[in-house]
Amino acid sequence: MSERIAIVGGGKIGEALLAGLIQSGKQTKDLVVAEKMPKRAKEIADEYGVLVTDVTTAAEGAQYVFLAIKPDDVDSVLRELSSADDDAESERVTVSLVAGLPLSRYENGLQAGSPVVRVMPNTPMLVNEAMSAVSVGRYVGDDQLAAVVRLLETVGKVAVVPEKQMDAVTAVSGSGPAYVFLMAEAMIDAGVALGLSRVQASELTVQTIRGAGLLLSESGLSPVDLRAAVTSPGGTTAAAIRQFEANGFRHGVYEATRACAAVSKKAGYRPDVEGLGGPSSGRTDVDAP
Ligand SMILES: NC(=O)C1=CN([C@@H]2O[C@H](COP(=O)(O)OP(=O)(O)OC[C@H]3O[C@@H](n4cnc5c(N)ncnc54)[C@H](O)[C@@H]3O)[C@@H](O)[C@H]2O)C=CC1
Ligand SMILES: O=C(O)[C@@H]1CCC=N1
Repeated sequence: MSERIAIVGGGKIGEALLAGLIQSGKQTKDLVVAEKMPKRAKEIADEYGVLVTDVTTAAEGAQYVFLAIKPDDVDSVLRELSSADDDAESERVTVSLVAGLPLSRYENGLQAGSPVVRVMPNTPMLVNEAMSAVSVGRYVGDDQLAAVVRLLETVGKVAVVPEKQMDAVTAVSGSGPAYVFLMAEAMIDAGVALGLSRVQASELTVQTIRGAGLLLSESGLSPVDLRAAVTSPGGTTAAAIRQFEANGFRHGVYEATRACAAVSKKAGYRPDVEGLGGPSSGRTDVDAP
């Protein structure tokens, strides 16, 4: 029997999941999206040919309800899911992709005994290369966990972790793609400063990051060994690495991941967390997602 999957929230991560599931062979008739912004709902329906509707209708008859909404929208969606209550709720698995909110928040908000799985995915899901970490709620059966892992494996890799590691996971793999894209931006700008055209610098950078990622993933060698293999004694790379270290690259990565984990620990995105670059800090170079 085919499984019906509902995705609540057709934003960036909801779309990444939808696109990944379709690419991996899920039929559009078994997928439904709830999206409250009419313009966005139309875009998703037009692009993917799936039904886009409200939360209650989407959840009806779904075996899995993925929540791809912001933390602030979770309580109202849980209320909708509970008030749309049918006997199916205790069978239906709620899979949260939301940063920062604990499993207990969903377990308390849904009908008693509802199975909940907490996931921290990342946007490479869009190309079936996600890294998803999964923590399991109290009422999830082995078969239900296996089914959620199987679904997520169609769009990338999956690791099951204790919930207490979720903030660290968010800081490494959840937000991690943004760090790599920032590195790409910086390399492209540096190439332009050295006289390359932006198109050339982009092509060189993108293929370098892609090749380095594949080498890291497939060679079985550590980052230390792979870096050493590029670094000839007294050569060009050694000069570059010395400058990275002198300019606090490693420390910057550590502090950035710590800040990320701190926001996750404070239960989700808060634009005004002191000193973390939200709009209230006056910085304009940090995008609120
Ligand atoms: N963007 C990313 O790289 C990642 C995001 N996440 C988590 O995924 C969640 C969603 O993030 P994004 O996709 O980036 O946000 P987003 O803002 O792009 O998408 C959220 C969507 O949910 C819709 N929505 C809100 N309330 C709704 C409701 N009641 N019914 C139907 N639709 C509703 C909004 O209209 C919006 O389109 C967040 O909790 C975030 O922590 C997790 C891992 C990675
Ligand atoms: O920035 C955020 O809050 C979300 C969670 C992980 C990646 N993006």
